[in-house]
Amino acid sequence: MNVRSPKSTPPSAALRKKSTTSKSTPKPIPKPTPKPPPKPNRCPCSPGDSTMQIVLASGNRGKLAELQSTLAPLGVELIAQGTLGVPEAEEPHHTFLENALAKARHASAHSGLPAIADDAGLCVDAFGGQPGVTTADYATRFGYPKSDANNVRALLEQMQGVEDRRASMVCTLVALRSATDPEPLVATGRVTGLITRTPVGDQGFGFDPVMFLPAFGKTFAELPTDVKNAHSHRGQAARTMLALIRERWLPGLP
Ligand SMILES: O=c1[nH]c(=O)c2ncn([C@@H]3O[C@H](COP(=O)(O)OP(=O)(O)OP(=O)(O)O)[C@@H](O)[C@H]3O)c2[nH]1
Ligand SMILES: [Mg+2]
Repeated sequence: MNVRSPKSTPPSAALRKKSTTSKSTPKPIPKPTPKPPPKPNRCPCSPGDSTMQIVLASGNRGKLAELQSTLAPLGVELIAQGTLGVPEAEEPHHTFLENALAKARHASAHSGLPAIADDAGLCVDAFGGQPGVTTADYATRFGYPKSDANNVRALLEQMQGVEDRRASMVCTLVALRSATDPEPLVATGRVTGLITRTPVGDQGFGFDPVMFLPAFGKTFAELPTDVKNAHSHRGQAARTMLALIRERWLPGLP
């Protein structure tokens, strides 16, 4: 709520005011400020709120930008967990689904808000689907510090001499109304491509410069963000999640 302290009138102004009144000039009648029409209640989770707020349970700036863009038509306020001081969650599980659920619970418990989490990863066919849920730390397995650039470097080194370059990027999104929500919303997306032999392109993040999409003849890192979003694993999952949230959390709204 905005509580404004009344402006204190400086003594000189107070004097001027007095002298004006003493001239018996008729005081203008102040116009009543029209009240804004009440906003529709958009949040079944906190009935008093007019605009639903959802915490995005991720510290990855690339993911946040893509999710905020694809989920924008929901008309809800999507707040990055970092802005609310939510610390990074543990991701100890063997599946994307369990890790996404853990991240969403964690962010919801810390913020008191509904949460959407994203667990993603690269599944390389020649490696039996690895690195999978451990994708973010891939480089550290080979002695490099954790970073996107080192992940790419480690992957290209590990794939030297590997002819089968097929790999998928997968994304699982989980949304919860509260940390104890018994009915999480779940959406998944998957895109298959070929791992290049050198990085190409400077858009996106993660493995985008080595994820070649035969349908485009380009890597994800060569595609503008809106084109990546329209075809990516995360874009697919986010559009499904958007529909689920509209249907289950915001019924009756356009
Ligand atoms: O080429 C890519 N295109 C993508 O679209 C993409 N999305 C995620 N990733 C990478 O896969 C791992 C996920 O790990 P992850 O789900 O644990 O995320 P994260 O740790 O970065 O953030 P958080 O959401 O957990 O806070 C991280 O290395 C990400 O960089 C991508 N790589
Ligand atoms: Mg992570």
